[in-house]
Amino acid sequence: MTTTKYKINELFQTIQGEGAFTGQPSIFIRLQGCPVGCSWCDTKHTWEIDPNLIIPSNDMLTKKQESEHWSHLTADEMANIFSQQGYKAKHIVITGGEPCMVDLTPLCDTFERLGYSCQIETSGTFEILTTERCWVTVSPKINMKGGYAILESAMQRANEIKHPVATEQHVDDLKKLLLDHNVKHTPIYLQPISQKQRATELAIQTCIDNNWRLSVQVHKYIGIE
Ligand SMILES: C[S@@+](CC[C@H](N)C(=O)[O-])C[C@H]1O[C@@H](n2cnc3c(N)ncnc32)[C@H](O)[C@@H]1O
Ligand SMILES: Nc1nc2[nH]cc(C(=O)O)c2c(=O)[nH]1
Ligand code: SF4
Ligand SMILES: [Mg+2]
Repeated sequence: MTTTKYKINELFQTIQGEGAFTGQPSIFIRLQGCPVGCSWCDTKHTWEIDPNLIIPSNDMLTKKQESEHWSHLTADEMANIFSQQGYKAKHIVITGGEPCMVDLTPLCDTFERLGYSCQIETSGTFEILTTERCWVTVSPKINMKGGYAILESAMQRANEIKHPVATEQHVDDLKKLLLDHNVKHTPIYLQPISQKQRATELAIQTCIDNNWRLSVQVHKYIGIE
């Protein structure tokens, strides 16, 4: 049992729509707070941590629309919510916001002891503190306005690298990053930004040219969370 409390924006069960685990029934834990500031971010409602927008843990269950409200929850409280809700998925995706602003070890450790597998979605701009078994998806944010650098330790810990792309510059940035950090064997996914047609065409061609993989945010095409 751990008493660590996490700032939670959303808890929901769905199908993982991105990267290596695409198609996997998953419970999402979305943390509040991110300072990185990607202009095309699809979860801007998680950026600010406004103490005036804190809500009771019970209200998490009835929160159906995206909002900036958040709740303070321990891993055990989350596990109780999942069983109350009758969630069946055995894979947990911890995302945000930027989840690695805090130590995720107690959270992942609790869920792994309960028989779940865990995955983190992170920008690689903060030290990744988690269990050894946890799957880490690093989605490096290069030259973002926040000026956050991608950590060498994050590049080495990544089980997969999932890079959002819309322009040739994004592809060039990724190639330089992989060279700078001597990344050779980690699976690389390109994810078209905001389902734009040109971004998708660029991602397809670049994947073919480099033997990388395509990640198309399946959930957005089939209209699930
Ligand atoms: C919202 S972020 C949260 C986790 C973490 N802050 C990160 O950036 O990895 C989750 C994933 O969505 C991707 N993403 C965010 N906005 C997107 C967009 N408009 N189009 C494609 N991917 C996007 C991110 O790159 C990341 O892989
Ligand atoms: N279905 C689904 N898959 C996802 N994979 C990564 C997501 C995220 O927002 O981090 C996400 C999400 O929001 N929904
Ligand atoms: S790092 Fe992630 S959550 Fe933060 S702004 Fe970028 S995409 Fe959004
Ligand atoms: Mg999302």
